[in-house]
Amino acid sequence: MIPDRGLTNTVLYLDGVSKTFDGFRAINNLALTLEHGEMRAIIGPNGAGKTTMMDIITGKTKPDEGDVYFDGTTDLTTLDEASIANLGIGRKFQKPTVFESHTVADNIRLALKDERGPWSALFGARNRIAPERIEHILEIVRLIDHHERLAADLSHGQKQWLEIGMLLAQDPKLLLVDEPVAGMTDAETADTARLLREIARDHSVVVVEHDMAFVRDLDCKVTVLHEGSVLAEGTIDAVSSNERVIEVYLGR
Ligand SMILES: Nc1ncnc2c1ncn2[C@@H]1O[C@H](COP(=O)(O)OP(=O)(O)OP(=O)(O)O)[C@@H](O)[C@H]1O
Repeated sequence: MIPDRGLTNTVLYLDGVSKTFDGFRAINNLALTLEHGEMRAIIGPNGAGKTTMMDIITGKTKPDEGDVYFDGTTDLTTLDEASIANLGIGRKFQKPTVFESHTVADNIRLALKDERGPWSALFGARNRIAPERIEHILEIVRLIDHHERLAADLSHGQKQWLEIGMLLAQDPKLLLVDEPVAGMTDAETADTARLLREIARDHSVVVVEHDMAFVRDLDCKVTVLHEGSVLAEGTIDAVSSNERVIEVYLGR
């Protein structure tokens, strides 16, 4: 069913979404709406359903029931993973997967969407991709001073940023970012919050994260998942003083 509410401004719309694995309800009547240009942090204890929710959005997992719409009217439940990625939904998994034996700049170059059609590769046009575009992305992800280094030589945090840059190269409308600061130093974590805030100026972003100081730094609306549903939603101050949220976190 096409949602009939005023959804023209939503980049993501989930309603009544459920998914059961072997009798266990990982996602339970989940509702979530993300506006164009919004950044949202998703938190919740282990097993709350965060990864499954991302899997449903990207088409890796099909929900048993419920509505999942992208950009107002595109029904994601009918599409496969590749089609969903082509719509402009980019996902970054927790573990960085960069091309270690290539330079930082080449990693971005390889990820850039070739907008000139299949013939350009044949005639070597890929090598002439605007260097400003690569530089711009490297500036956003704070790697401009490292562009000729091998990706293998970057720190763990820098590899995460490079992968975020590779996502940006695909020019996605919506970025899904899974636990980006796990294993980062405090300085890298603070820089990652700045970098994502910058990216959120012209992209919609969903960040799943456990690190509360980082989530506070993201300075965006927070959704707390618990047992596959939304337990609370609001500012980090509002959700962290919410009695039910405190119970769920302290009860574990
Ligand atoms: N393919 C699957 N088969 C069976 N159970 C699954 C599957 N995927 C997820 N689950 C179960 O669904 C529940 C939700 O898992 P999910 O990974 O979505 O939670 P999460 O909030 O991402 O947790 P974490 O913070 O630990 O990553 C868990 O109890 C998990 O064991």
